[in-house]
Amino acid sequence: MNNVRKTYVKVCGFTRPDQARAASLAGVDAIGLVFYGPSPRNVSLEQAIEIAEAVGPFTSLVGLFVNAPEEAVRDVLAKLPLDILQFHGDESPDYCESFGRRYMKAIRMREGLDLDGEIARFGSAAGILLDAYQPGVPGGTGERFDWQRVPKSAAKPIILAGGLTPDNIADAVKQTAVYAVDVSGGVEKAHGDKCLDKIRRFLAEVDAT
Ligand SMILES: O=C(O)c1ccccc1NCC(=O)[C@H](O)[C@H](O)COP(=O)(O)O
Repeated sequence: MNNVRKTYVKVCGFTRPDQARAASLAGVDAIGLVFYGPSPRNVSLEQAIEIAEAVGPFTSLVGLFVNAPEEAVRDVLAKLPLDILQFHGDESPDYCESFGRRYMKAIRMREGLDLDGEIARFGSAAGILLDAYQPGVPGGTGERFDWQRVPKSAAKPIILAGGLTPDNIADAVKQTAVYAVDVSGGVEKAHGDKCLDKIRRFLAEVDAT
């Protein structure tokens, strides 16, 4: 990648402060907190506050929401210093902008998607996260999509997600040259229980590309 020092790494779905702290110290750039009740990685506000307190000041905190009522997002923002919001459902640009915070919009790569059109629609986003499409499941599926579909150049920083692991991340970074990568299931022992060894391997593979 030209003129780019590194590929940023976000690890999503922490539920334990000790694991988030260890990941932050290992070099993870962004820690994702899932505020989505049906997810096995869902955190309460109290859990999220403990995780935020455990993480160093130079690691970004990302709050993930799926079609949440505006009030629910505002309640979290009132108590938690989130650096960026991640909207992983069918939220509109107006909704995403309404919080006055930087946000990433997740786009699920279903067949026939007008990706350029979607990226243009979310012109106010700080980044666009591309994830696998699985009907009925908004994200965190552990599935990957065809990386050839990742645009070679885009108006927004692209974050690649979906089924990334320590074994495939080097190929993913080389093939797509994205701004950042986002992983959850590929660095876990079980849902919400992160594996520091896998996180370290994942980071080492990214750094070696
Ligand atoms: O993690 C969840 O349970 C989840 C639930 C609903 C929407 C999104 C969710 N997670 C998103 C992510 O963790 C990542 O952005 C991405 O989807 C990567 O997940 P994975 O394929 O497990 O690496």
